[in-house]
Order: sequence, then C-alpha cells, then structure tokens
Amino acid sequence: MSSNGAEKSNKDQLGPGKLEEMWNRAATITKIVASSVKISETAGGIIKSILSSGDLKIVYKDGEVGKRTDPQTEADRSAQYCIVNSLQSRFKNLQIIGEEDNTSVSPHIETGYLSDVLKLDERCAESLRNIKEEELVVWVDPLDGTSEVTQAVKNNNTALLQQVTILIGIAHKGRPIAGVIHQPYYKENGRTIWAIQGCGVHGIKPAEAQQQKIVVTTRSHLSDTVVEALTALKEKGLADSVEKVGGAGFKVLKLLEGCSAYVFASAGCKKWDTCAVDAVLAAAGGTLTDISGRSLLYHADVQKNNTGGVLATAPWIKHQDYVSSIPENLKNQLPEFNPKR
Ligand SMILES: Nc1ncnc2c1ncn2[C@@H]1O[C@H](COP(=O)(O)O)[C@@H](OP(=O)(O)O)[C@H]1O
Ligand SMILES: [Mg+2]
Ligand SMILES: [Mg+2]
Ligand SMILES: [Mg+2]
Repeated sequence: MSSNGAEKSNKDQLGPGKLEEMWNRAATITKIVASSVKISETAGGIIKSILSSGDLKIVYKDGEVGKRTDPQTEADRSAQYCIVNSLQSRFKNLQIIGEEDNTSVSPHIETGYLSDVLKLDERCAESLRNIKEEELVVWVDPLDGTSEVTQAVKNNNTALLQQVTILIGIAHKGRPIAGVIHQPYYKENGRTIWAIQGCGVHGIKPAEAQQQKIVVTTRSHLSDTVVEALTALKEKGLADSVEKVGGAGFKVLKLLEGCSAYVFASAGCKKWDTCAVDAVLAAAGGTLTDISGRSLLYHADVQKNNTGGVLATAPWIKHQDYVSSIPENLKNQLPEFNPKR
C-alpha cells in the first residue's frame, strides 16, 4: 500500500522525468490535491483491511451508556494517522485538523500522487496558484459513516459499507477551495471524486435534473428537528420521498447522482464532515449551507460544530427554495452559535 514515490504509484504513460517536471511546476494546491487522492485511497485500503479482520476496537466519544451516538473504531484511528502523517511528510507547513483526537500508528505512509490532477494544473486560476502551504487549512474525516460501519460489521450487512467515505477538504481564508472524497466500497475497487475550485469535478459525472425530488437525511442521528424540516419540505412539494443514509460524504455523492437535497436540521455534524463535500458540490454547481442559508466557514480556529445544521442541494436545484421552506422556528432553534461558525 505504501510507496516510495510518484514513479512507483503512477501507472500511466508518463516517464519519471516528465512526471517530476510536472510536479515541480505544479501549484501548491494542485500538489496537495494530487497527493490527497492517493492518500485517501491508501487510507481506504487500511479501513478495508481492519474491517475484514472484524475486530473494530470500538470506543465511544460521547454520551451515557445505551444512548451513545459517536463511535470511533480502529479504522478511524489508523486511517487518520495515515492521512495526517502522509500529508505532513510532504507538506510540512500545512495546518491539518482531523476528527480523531487519538490515533493508532499505521505503517502506511503514502508518498505517491495522482498525475491526472497535475495535468489540470494549468486550468487553476492564478489566485489559487499563488496560495502558500501555510495559508491552507486541511480538514480530515478519516472515516465518514462510522455508525454505519459498526452496524455493518455487527449485523453482517455489507450493503451499508458503500456509505463509508474518506474526506479531505482544503480551505483558504475560511472557504473550501478543493476536496477529495474516496468511497472504498464502491463496486469492486472503490472510486475517488475530487475537485479544485474552477477546475470541475472529477471521478463522477453529475446527474442532470430529475422529475422526482428525493431528499437524503441522516440514518443514525435522527432528531425531532430533522423530522420537522422534512415534513415542511414534503408539504411544499420539495421532497417527494426521503432516503435515510449514513455519512455527509455519501449524502453529497447522492446529490451528484440525482437526489435533490441533503437536509440535516440538527447540530452534530462537524467541519471535517462538510469541508471536502462543500468544495466538491460547489465545483459541480451545487450549494451547501446551514439550514438558514449561511455559508459554512473553515478557518483553523472556527467552531468545529455545524450548529446551524446542514442544507445542501444538487446543481439543478434552486437552493433558496429549500432555505425558504424550512420553518423559521427551526432556524431559530439552530442559531449561528459563533460568528466564526
Ligand atoms: N448527534 C451527533 N453526534 C455525533 N456525531 C454526529 C451527530 N450528528 C451527526 N454527526 C456526524 O456527522 C456525520 C454524518 O452523520 P449522519 O450520517 O448521521 O448524517 C457523521 O460523521 P462520522 O461518521 O465521521 O463520525 C456523524 O458522526
Ligand atoms: Mg466520527
Ligand atoms: Mg464524518
Ligand atoms: Mg469520521
């Protein structure tokens, strides 16, 4: 899984000399995304091997026994170690914020990169090309959909595993400018979707407008306020049906595959859940905000909780229609907690 350089991990036509030249010429943001694609895939391999062992070593990060909603597994801990240490080995001045406070040492440090990303370097706007490593904040969710993982293993329900993603989001001046979503259990070998602002979305072809409006919401963190928001959207004709699926990453992939909106009118989702998907969805022409329509911010010192909830819409949807249809009393229950939200 680990590799010693681009030459070993890029199985394309370019020779090592040409690749090195492309790497050296590329902007910092391009290099970080090219590396993050490979790193997310290596982390996906780590997750798969721990899950196939069946020994998740679950600890809970919250709550009373019997009411816990925030599990962490050995896969979350090892994947985060790999992602953070792999990024740091190349980009020493990056600020990286990962979901997990405690990690497990993993021997897999990925130093490869995807050369396809480098090929798009010239399409990057000058303003992005000039950004320095130390100006960027990287938000890492090493395993999004942990509740689904614990249930998949416990109940031998492997279908749930496709809801697992690895999320690496890159923010500049508080706004997401690039993102990587790796889905390790998509078909046989998984897939990786990535985007840099202004350079399109890669790894998926976003769906066209649909007749049916399918809304996706949480599978394992349902609350009264989420139900109330969904009811209001149904009444306004903005939710023909509702699908409960796990993970912020998977829900945004569903938006790129034809669902209309992701509605989570509740606190609990964090910046590492939304940074990468915010960037990818925006690059596809969609929108992600809190339920009041405010953009989310991703500065290093920001409040980690998305206390205003999450509302995301597909590229073919008018976001404001959904914002306007969520009742004011719900918006007031999920206030902007901190100006640096
Ligand atoms: N009430 C809550 N408590 C803890 N985490 C929550 C939460 N509500 C949402 N989240 C987090 O938001 C992400 C998406 O949740 P959901 O699938 O319910 O929509 C999950 O990320 P992780 O799986 O990375 O922890 C989950 O932990
Ligand atoms: Mg978690
Ligand atoms: Mg998550
Ligand atoms: Mg996670």
